[in-house]
Amino acid sequence: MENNGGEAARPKVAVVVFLLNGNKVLLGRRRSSVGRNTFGLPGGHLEFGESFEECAAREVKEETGLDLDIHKIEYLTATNNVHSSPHPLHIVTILMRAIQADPHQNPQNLEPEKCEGWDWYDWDNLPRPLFGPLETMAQNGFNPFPPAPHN
Ligand SMILES: Nc1ncnc2c1ncn2[C@H]1C[C@H](O)[C@@H](COP(=O)(O)OP(=O)(O)OP(=O)(O)O)O1
Ligand SMILES: [Mg+2]
Repeated sequence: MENNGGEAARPKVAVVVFLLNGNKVLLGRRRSSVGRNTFGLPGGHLEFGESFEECAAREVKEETGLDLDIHKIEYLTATNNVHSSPHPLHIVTILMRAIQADPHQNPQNLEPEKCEGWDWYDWDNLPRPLFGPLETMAQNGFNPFPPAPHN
């Protein structure tokens, strides 16, 4: 595969966040070309020199206005996805978890060109269609919530 500049295309790195609030997770319907109209997580591309946690906090702040405690953002897993439409894209996605610090702080739709709006959804009653790679994870039984503590 080639980029327009004639150089070989390379994979990109994205960081997305399962932001949890009780038994709910924050999702928004995408307006971006990749996965348009599907429900996806807040997040975006890793910038040069950033840690996963820094990228997660920055993207959540830019897209929703919510402040995450950088020390409480955890790595969960990674996926490797090759999309052919709307254009060739190979993306390695790092999936992080954060717990909503102030349950009364509401997400704002700060990048309305990229998203229709943010809302909290029950993991057991997710909105559809989900962004493809997220649907695959859900169907495989992935659950972003921390295990219940043993007594
Ligand atoms: N569950 C998911 N929800 C949303 N995006 C996901 C998910 N899994 C993987 N991604 C990928 C698809 C996107 O190509 C990639 C980057 O996120 P996206 O929201 O499209 O970028 P962005 O426009 O916010 O980033 P930037 O502003 O850094 O370019 O993350
Ligand atoms: Mg984004």
